[in-house]
Amino acid sequence: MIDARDLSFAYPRGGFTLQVPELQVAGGERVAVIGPSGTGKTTLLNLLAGLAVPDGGRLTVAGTDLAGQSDGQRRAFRARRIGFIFQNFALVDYLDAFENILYPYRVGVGLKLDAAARDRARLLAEACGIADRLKNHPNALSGGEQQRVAICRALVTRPALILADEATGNLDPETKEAILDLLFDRAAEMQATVLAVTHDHGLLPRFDRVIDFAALRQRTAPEAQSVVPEGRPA
Ligand SMILES: Nc1ncnc2c1ncn2[C@@H]1O[C@H](COP(=O)(O)OP(=O)(O)OP(=O)(O)O)[C@@H](O)[C@H]1O
Repeated sequence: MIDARDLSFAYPRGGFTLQVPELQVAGGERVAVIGPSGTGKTTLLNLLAGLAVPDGGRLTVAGTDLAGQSDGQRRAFRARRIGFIFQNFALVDYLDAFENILYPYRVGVGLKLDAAARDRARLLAEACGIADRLKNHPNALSGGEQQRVAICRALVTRPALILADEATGNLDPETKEAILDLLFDRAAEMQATVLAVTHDHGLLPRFDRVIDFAALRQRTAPEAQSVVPEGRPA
């Protein structure tokens, strides 16, 4: 599902460089990524989603060679194959919750907004406990409700890969467990892969595998290379 080799990326304005010698994730795996703040976990998710373009290396996600795609091809790939739960939710202020859930259909090349998609959106909202909030705009939703809208939006297109950036960070412990159950149940149904960045170590036993980001990446600065171990974790 994910095959990355010698991946490198640097922000055009800013000194941060991410290097990932190797990352492989099998179809259907549920993988957690842990690691200190500011080390590039979100940057990696952006690369995997085709939101950022690698400067070097190979990157294949869901059978698509992302390094060799145009902007338009990456947009289409993202709409069809990726469900992204953003750390800051990234909801659209002028749309209500229902329209936000269906947002991928507004922008996704080749995605058809039909009755089945609307039904899926409603059922997901029900399962997430926000069915009575669907007319509210983001500014009239709590942080936890906004997060659940973002989760519904990531699932509604039935993606092959779900990328979650602190997807349950704003939820109380009970809701967190319920939402994770839902995420995993839906992923299993769709045979989707889940890659989730989390600082919540209590959730780690729920995943098939945990990747320690410090071990995965490698800094270019020689002094950093000596303190950051190379290679993949077991
Ligand atoms: N658009 C940008 N331009 C320049 N630098 C950036 C940009 N976005 C992020 N960075 C820098 O890249 C580094 C990695 O950021 P990233 O958000 O990927 O880290 P993270 O591990 O996800 O952090 P957290 O756990 O706090 O979410 C940080 O030093 C950040 O300041």
